[in-house]
Amino acid sequence: MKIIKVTDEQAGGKAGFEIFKEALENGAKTFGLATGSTPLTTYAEITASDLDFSKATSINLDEYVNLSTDHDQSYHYFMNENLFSKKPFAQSFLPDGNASDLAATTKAYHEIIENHPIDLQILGIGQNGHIGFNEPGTSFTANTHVVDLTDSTIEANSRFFASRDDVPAQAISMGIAEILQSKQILVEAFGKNKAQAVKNMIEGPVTEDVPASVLQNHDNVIVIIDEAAASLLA
Ligand SMILES: N[C@@H]1[C@@H](O)[C@H](O)[C@@H](COP(=O)(O)O)O[C@@H]1O
Repeated sequence: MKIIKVTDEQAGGKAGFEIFKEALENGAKTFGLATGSTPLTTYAEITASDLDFSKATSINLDEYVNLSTDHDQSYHYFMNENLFSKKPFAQSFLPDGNASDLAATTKAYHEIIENHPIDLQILGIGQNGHIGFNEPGTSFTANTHVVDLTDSTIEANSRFFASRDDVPAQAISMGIAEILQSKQILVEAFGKNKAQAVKNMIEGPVTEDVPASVLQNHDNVIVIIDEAAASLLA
């Protein structure tokens, strides 16, 4: 793993932007995208730039189950608001959390990923070490699947909803096997509440108890962290 330490989230956004720019210049066609607060500074740098994604494909990591795509906490809404409305891609895929047949939709999503190999995947990390919505205990061989969210993730994400009860209990997530197929992976983490997860990801044993630790097995991972998120590293 290549570790880039930055002073803060703003600097992290600029560093993340450079990775996207370089990938695009090197011919990347498919970008794996993430939601959450972490990639926002990178997306802001991208939208303010003249980078052109109009011939590129995007594939998002995850989406809640049973949340309308126009709900302001749906990941469809998030991506449109923070990136696609300002920086359109030729085509953008997100899991359909409102599909009547979730098994069929996860299978179809796997095929989309197979047909559009991801050149650069951006990831945030959950406080419990989850990536996408792959919670601790998820098999490293999993493809796109339906996830029961853990209490800690529901709690962490409840800050964005009117109440804890409004947070969906399930999500569809790209699987760890698919994430690992990306040619390059960029992980960003900012703030003290990510410090333990960052330490476990980089220095801990590779274990399904810490999904992000599997990234130690990938040969092209860049980690951008601020001082607070790096504070527990040896
Ligand atoms: N599914 C998302 C993840 O993709 C994200 O990385 C994580 C951290 O979110 P944040 O960046 O807001 O800290 O939370 C959510 O559960």
